[in-house]
Amino acid sequence: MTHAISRPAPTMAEKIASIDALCERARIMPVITIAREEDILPLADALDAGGLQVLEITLRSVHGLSAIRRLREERPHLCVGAGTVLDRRMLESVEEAGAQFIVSPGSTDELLRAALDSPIPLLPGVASASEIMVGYALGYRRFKLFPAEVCGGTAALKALSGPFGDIRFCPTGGVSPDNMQRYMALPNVMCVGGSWMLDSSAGWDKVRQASADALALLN
Ligand SMILES: O=C(O)C(=O)C[C@H](O)[C@H](O)COP(=O)(O)O
Repeated sequence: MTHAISRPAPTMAEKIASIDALCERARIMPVITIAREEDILPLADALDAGGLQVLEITLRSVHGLSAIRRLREERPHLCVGAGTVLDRRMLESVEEAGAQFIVSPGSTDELLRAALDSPIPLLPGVASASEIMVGYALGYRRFKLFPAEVCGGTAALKALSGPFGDIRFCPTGGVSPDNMQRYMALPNVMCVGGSWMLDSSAGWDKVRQASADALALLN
C-alpha cells in the first residue's frame, strides 16, 4: 500500500526566489497560444534553438493544457508555465498538467489566495498601484505588468519604483524589439514577456531567428 506524502506549499519567500531564478534564465518570456496541436513541439524547439527556454503557454486555446503536459514529458529541459490562468479551477488544472509556474493577466482575491496554497509560484497581473497593494498585502512581490504599454510602459514602472521599492515586474503587452531594451534597463524589471517572436508564417526558422535576434539585443 502506498501513502501519499503531502508536503506543505513552499513559502512565499521560496516562491519569489523561484520566480527570480526563472526570470533570470528567461530574460524574454514568449507568451504562446497554441492554435494547432501539431505546432507544440516544433514551436517549442524553434524557441529553444533561438535561446528561449522559459515558455508561458496560455489557456486561451483548447490545446493549452495538453501542450503543457506534452512539453513537460517530452522537453523536460524547458521551463514550462501556464498563462491566462483566471481562477482557482484553472489553477488546479495547470498544476495537474505539470506547469512549473503560473501567470495571470490580472488579479482576483480568489486567485491570489488559491495560489498561496499552490506548490508552484504565481506571477499575478497588475495594472495599477491599488492592484499591487492587494497582492502586496498577501505577500506577493513579483508581478506581471499588463498590458504594459497601455498602462504607462517604462514611465509607469519608474513611477511605481518609488512607493514599491521591493517589487519587480515582468512587463507584457506591447513589448517588442523596439522598446524591450528600455524595459530591461530598469532595475525593477526582471524580464519581459511577449508574442512578437512567434510569427511562423515563413517557417519555424523565422521563430528561431526572431528569438535569437531579440536575445542579442540584450547582450
Ligand atoms: O493571455 C494572457 O494571459 C495575457 O496576459 C496576454 C499576453 O500577455 C499578451 O497577449 C502578450 O502581449 P503581446 O506581446 O502584446 O501579444
